[in-house]
Amino acid sequence: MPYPVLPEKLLLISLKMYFTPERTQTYLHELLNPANQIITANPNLLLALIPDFLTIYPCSQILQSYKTTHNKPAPLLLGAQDCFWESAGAYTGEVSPASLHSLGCSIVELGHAERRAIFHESDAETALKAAAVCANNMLPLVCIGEITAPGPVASAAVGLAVEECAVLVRAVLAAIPADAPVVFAYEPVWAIGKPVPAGVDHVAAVVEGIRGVIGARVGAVRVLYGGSAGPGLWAGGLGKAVDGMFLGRFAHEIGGVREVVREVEESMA
Ligand SMILES: O=C(CO)COP(=O)(O)O
Repeated sequence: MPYPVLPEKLLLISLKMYFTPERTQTYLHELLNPANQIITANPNLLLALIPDFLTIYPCSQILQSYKTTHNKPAPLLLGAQDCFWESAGAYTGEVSPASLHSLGCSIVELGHAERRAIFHESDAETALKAAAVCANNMLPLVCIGEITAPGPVASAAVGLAVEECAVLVRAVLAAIPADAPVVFAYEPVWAIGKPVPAGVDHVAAVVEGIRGVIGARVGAVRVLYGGSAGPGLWAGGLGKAVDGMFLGRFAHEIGGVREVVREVEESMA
């Protein structure tokens, strides 16, 4: 089975553990409602919703019913916030990548800063999970980002950030097949859950460094930005530096998502 094809631009939304199952389902209906002008006809821009595990099944049902009604798949990928590196067995509490794929997930987030900080997930574990995600024909969405906020010397901060991100980038690229597509979400840990995102200049310089670490490879790569991303950021310069955004709290209101989609579409026109 072929890997999912990566569009030019990606807008991903993780609901973390913020919503009830009811709210997540209402939210997905709102994303899909044409009146909300979020689903675009632009084949080069793709959205993905990453709900909590419990809501993946009802979300997949909603997407299935969209497909039946419209006679075509919904232009929105379904993702998971994590998975285990084995597909089946005695792994109490873990979630199988094969099961996620069977429920219609095509993207799996791995190594998020919160999982690393709270659950002590390591680079080696994230790399194993990335390999399992590829083996199940899904896209690994690997979160990278430095822990400490930049100091006074911008160039030094960029160098340190790239060095910190490079460890996981290299581990993941060594673990997945050369032709497997992969998405890296650059999320500076110090910029997650804050009122404002990281500065565009810092993000642009670090992302350029990360692209240098990735180098040339057969499989497609996209580098996104996440960390308090929301309306105004893309049009404010970030759009020139990255292939998309990974949205958290500022996507909770549908109006915010619509605004971000509009900014990305305008930049592609
Ligand atoms: O961690 C994030 C996305 O995975 C970003 O979350 P916030 O946008 O809420 O800071």
